[in-house]
Amino acid sequence: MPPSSSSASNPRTSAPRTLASVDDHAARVRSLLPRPDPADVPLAECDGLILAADLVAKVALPGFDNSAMDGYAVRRADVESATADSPAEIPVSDDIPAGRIDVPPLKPGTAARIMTGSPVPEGADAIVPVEQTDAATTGAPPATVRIYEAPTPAQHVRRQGEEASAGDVVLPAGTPLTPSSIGLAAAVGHPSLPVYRRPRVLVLSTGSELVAVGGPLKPGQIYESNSHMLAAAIRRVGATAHTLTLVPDDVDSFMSSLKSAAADADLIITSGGVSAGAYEVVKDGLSSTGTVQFDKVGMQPGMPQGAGTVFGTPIVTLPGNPVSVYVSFEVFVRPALLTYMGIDDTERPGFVGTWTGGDQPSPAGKRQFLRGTCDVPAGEVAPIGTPPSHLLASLARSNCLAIVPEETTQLHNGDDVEIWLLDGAL
Ligand SMILES: Nc1nc2c(c(=O)[nH]1)N[C@H]1C(S)=C(S)[C@@H](COP(=O)(O)OP(=O)(O)OC[C@H]3O[C@@H](n4cnc5c(N)ncnc54)[C@H](O)[C@@H]3O)O[C@H]1N2
Ligand code: MOO
Repeated sequence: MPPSSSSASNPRTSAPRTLASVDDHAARVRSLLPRPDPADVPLAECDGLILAADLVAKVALPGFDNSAMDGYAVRRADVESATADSPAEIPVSDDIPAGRIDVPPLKPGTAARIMTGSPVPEGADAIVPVEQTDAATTGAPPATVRIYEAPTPAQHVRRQGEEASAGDVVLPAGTPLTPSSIGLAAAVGHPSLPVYRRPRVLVLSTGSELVAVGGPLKPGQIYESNSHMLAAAIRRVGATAHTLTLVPDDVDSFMSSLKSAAADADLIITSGGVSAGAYEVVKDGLSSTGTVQFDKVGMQPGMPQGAGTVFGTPIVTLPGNPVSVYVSFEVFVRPALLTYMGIDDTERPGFVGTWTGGDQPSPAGKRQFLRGTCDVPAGEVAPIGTPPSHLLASLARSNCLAIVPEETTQLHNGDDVEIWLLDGAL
């Protein structure tokens, strides 16, 4: 049921005074995961990570003058009169494949056959592409070559240091590493890079009603889905995810699962078992440690939350309802993981859009995260489904979250509303 619009006088939708603020809980979660010192990581594992120090070229780019074309290296003065009607014919004195390391200077009055990427011999000042000669493109080099067009100065010569000299900064600290920047790092001599490494996140789903997807379902059982959703969300951020699912609603087995897995995780996320029922395994198990704080947070969905440490490892306990899990991850966990990984701007791309979903109530004192579809060019947003937090199909069809502030109790068509664009929205 959506909350009533007359929230101020309705005890079911009035916020208890004990609600923690979304921002305070977000700050608590963030403080659990301080950014670690950078680590040196092999290039193969760097994609998506943040460069932690300026990338300084160990070698120039290009490293030496080299040819941009398969053809003939010449001294321009030897062939300056060449035309199609009156070609210049000169002896071929050398053959320079790529990788040759003993290239002698070009003898005056001769040409050297040269391949793309081969060192330009000293004395040569232009490359004539093979298409502007009478030579075949394959086989042994000819004794002489006819050149049909006079080259321009430095034609098809890629100059040493054209892009960078050794010692130059080629990428600043803070650059997100991409395939092309990883290629650049290799080209300038770095087999590994200083980065903020990926946090290892353990996802622990609890609930005796949960069955591994694909297995037979008995009455009262459902397929476990939160660990799949969370692991995908964690990997999208760039962290690594390990899942431990189907932990039964049994405090001892929950705590022993935590104990054996905690040392290998930088963060543990649990789903379920934190509200007000009789079998709240996460809350029951962790309350006695005294190191995890449980709160009702002023938000919908995602009200029951916990954060702290267990067996020395940070832990964030998310509510079990699928939409609550997702929204909680977005609001609390994603920014903390991104911060850990060296990213300062952790906000989702977004903007203030125009609400087109008609009258929409929102609970007083709670920040509401509505699932919606956003027409980005028009800047308009409409809801998908209704607010309750079990509506996973609506969530899966949405491309944005619309955020209704704590003090707003009604949205109307035309109202401004903050939008976070989710993956795939653009
Ligand atoms: N008396 C009260 N009842 C509830 C309150 C409250 O304040 N007082 N809060 C409600 C809110 S809000 C939420 S959110 C939920 C959170 O409950 P839990 O975190 O204890 O989660 P569970 O009870 O274990 O599960 C809730 C719901 O989600 C399903 N679930 C759980 N885990 C998974 C999973 N891994 N995959 C798929 N689905 C899962 C579970 O079957 C339940 O339907 O509490 C309200 N109640
Ligand atoms: O806060 Mo719960 O997450 O609304 O369903």
